[in-house]
Amino acid sequence: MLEKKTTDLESAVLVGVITQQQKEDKVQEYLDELEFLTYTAGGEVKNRFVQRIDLPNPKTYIGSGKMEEIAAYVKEHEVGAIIFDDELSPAQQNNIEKLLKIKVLDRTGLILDIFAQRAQTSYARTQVELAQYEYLLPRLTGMWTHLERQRGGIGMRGPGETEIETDRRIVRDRISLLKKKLKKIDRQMETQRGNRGALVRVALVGYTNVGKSTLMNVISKSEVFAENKLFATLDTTVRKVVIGNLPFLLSDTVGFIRKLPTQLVESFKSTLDEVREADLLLHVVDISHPNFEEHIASVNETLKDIDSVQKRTIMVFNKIDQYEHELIEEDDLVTIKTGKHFTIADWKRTWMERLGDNAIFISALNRENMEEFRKRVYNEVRDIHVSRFPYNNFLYPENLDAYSEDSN
Ligand SMILES: Nc1nc2c(ncn2[C@@H]2O[C@H](COP(=O)(O)OP(=O)(O)OP(=O)(O)O)[C@@H](O)[C@H]2O)c(=O)[nH]1
Ligand SMILES: [Mg+2]
Repeated sequence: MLEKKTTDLESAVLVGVITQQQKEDKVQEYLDELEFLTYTAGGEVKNRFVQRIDLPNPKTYIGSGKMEEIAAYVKEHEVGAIIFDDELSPAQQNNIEKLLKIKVLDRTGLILDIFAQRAQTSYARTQVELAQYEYLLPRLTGMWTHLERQRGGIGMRGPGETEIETDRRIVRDRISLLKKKLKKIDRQMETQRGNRGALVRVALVGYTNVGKSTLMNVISKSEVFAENKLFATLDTTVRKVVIGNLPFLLSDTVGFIRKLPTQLVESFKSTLDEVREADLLLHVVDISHPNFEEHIASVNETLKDIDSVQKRTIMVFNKIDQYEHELIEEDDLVTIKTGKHFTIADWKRTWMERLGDNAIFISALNRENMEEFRKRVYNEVRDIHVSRFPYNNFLYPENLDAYSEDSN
């Protein structure tokens, strides 16, 4: 019963809700992301359902009318799973499963599934497994009910309860075992980090799929796995990078996402230690994404969770090659200029007003503006290094241009 199964998502329908706080166009954008997540998990989205609700229905999250509409659709078409953009309570998940008789997932479950598929090292696998069991624990009752249906309910309740208790105990034991295992690996990793000595530490952070690994590959000439799917990177990679003749450590780590499941933040805490212990953050943003400003806010939320929001940070706006803006015709006097009409130059002006030279615009893919980027990182790393080792001052010129020939 506790065997982990990879979810078969071949065809799925998505559900989102419109609320006071969540307007219709936002819901569609969120569902776009959920569709991308589904695709990353290996699924294909057949249809989307959206409902306007004031309060979620405690039994089925959405209202009964919408539920009937979905049930009719599911009956007509081959649908393997229904995926909700919001977190369902274990009871809701269970009720909906009973009604539709297909797999019911929420956003958290889907993200956990992707993490499970993508975890490569035993460290990442242990972290994901821990998160999965923590997600599973309150849902065990539901899983039992599911069995009850197969076996025919009457008379099963007594032994059922005991079995739930047994399962809970197994899961709890497993959780504490995994926690112990992680602690042991953590101690080893801490020692490793400690051995790295006095080098300045720089961490790439950002929303998933913004180009962190691509940028890492460009600066460190290494080969880190990058692809156009979410959560390509789960483990942290650390490379020694030299700009001019100044060496520092650069780490690439797991991408963040809106409403990152708390179980995952918890169990990935030690992966995120690399971020927590960094001297400088490079916050990479995909400026070609229509929601990039919201992505920045989500990333800052997660940084807050790991006490890293106050760190020195350079905002790196990536994918300028792919950026497109909407035009306002010259004779159009009605349309008000908003973010989507901004050119890259407009965005530069806005962000530089806010952050000065802590905002940089590049294309990691086309290597655009990489010189400026490297100079900026050099200056910042040098500054940190020199403040730590003032007697090293003479080693590194104040300006990268001082190097007649770049060694990197
Ligand atoms: N057009 C364009 N695409 C880019 C650029 N940088 C990266 N990409 C693409 O964006 C996709 C994601 O890149 P990754 O480097 O894997 O992104 P990541 O931030 O490491 O993603 P996760 O590890 O999944 O969080 C890949 O398809 C890259 O080729 C860029 O400057 N311009
Ligand atoms: Mg990556």
